[in-house]
Amino acid sequence: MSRRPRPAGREGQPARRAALHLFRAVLEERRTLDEAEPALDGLAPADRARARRLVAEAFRNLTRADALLAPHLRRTPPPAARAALRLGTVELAQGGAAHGVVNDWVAVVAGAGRKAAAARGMVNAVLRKMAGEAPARWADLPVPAMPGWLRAPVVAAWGARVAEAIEAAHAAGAPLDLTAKGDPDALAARLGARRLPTGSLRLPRGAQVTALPGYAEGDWWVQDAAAALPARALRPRPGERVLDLCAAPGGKTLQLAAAGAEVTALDLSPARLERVRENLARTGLSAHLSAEDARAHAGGPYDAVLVDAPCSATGTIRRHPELPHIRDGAGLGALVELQAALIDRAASLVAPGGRLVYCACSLLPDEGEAQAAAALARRPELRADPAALDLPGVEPAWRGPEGLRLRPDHWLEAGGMDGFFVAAFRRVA
Ligand SMILES: C[S@@+](CC[C@H](N)C(=O)[O-])C[C@H]1O[C@@H](n2cnc3c(N)ncnc32)[C@H](O)[C@@H]1O
Repeated sequence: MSRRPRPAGREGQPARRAALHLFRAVLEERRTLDEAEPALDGLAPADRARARRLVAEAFRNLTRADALLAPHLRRTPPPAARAALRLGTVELAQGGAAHGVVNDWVAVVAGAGRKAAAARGMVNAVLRKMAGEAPARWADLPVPAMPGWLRAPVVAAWGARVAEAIEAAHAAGAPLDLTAKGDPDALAARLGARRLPTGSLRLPRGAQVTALPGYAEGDWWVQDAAAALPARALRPRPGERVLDLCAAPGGKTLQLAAAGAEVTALDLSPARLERVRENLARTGLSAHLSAEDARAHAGGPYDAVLVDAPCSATGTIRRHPELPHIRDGAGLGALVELQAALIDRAASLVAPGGRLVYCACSLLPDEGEAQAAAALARRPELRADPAALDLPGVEPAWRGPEGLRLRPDHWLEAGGMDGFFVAAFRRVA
């Protein structure tokens, strides 16, 4: 059966309507884009991708949009109208065709409830002004700053210049990094990807993952270049018993299994562990999976244990630009306690002489450097193992006394990397 054609000039509307819904679900319910993504169920794949892109760009540039909008708003508009103004302004600033963008957002607002509909004249007038102003002024607006609760510890650790460079990296977004199951050079040639010095492959931002050669065959998986380093630091060998304590969605489990280790992968969340199962199936790799609280795991001893701890995820803002708008630093103390408990459990599960790697995708030293230093002070059986962090492509400047500090402003000209901290230990008794 053929579908009814959409009225001419309205092909962006389903994506924009869904984007409005998703944007509000994230901002008003403080859910991440991934958590709120079911709001896009039922959309055609292209509309879905477009809606998600619109929302991500709006969060990445929200302070810029608000700076442009503020002089034109006498009072705060109803939530749906305000969301449309912010989304529309970012679209216009980034080169969206004025006529279509303005008309579509006005139509979306008209259908978004009584209060929003009453504001459609204002939305029309303001977006028309934005169409003239936003593209010309965009580049001169300040790069969005990290929220104070995150900026302060970053400045304290590395200074204001580094904080600004990290903010520039957040604003630039992230390329697509892949980890090869087999030979990275052969895969780089096949995909036309750049091979990074650490062994990850890099493609430009926006590449469609499932359409790339080798996806269905499981020849690679998506994994940021920084996120690929902790499993390498664990140096898994064929046949070794290796425990991945916080495994889902499984990027590091795949690396450990691809190295030939006998992997046990735990995660507290059965739903997230399903993602590990799917990823193993797609790549033809295997691991023993268990949905349980790692703090109660009673297996082992293991030759090597990886703790990729739950954390603030502040290292992933390039990919998750909504985080600064939905988090306020509350709950950090509980996360730091959980991380310490996971390290303690891991230390008791690793065999004497075995290896332990702790990592967190965080920019906060409390979840990284301080956590590693406290582990050494607390656990006499652990010793730092700095040699484990001597990995190909890792630059000396990234090394600190407590471990490897990876930041979004590293390799900035090549597209940056996620923020991560990685520490390696050996159990001596
Ligand atoms: C940073 S993510 C792990 C990412 C994963 N290692 C990867 O590379 O794809 C942290 C994971 O820890 C899990 N988690 C949180 N608390 C846990 C606990 N007490 N025991 C086991 N897993 C836990 C979360 O469900 C989440 O999937």
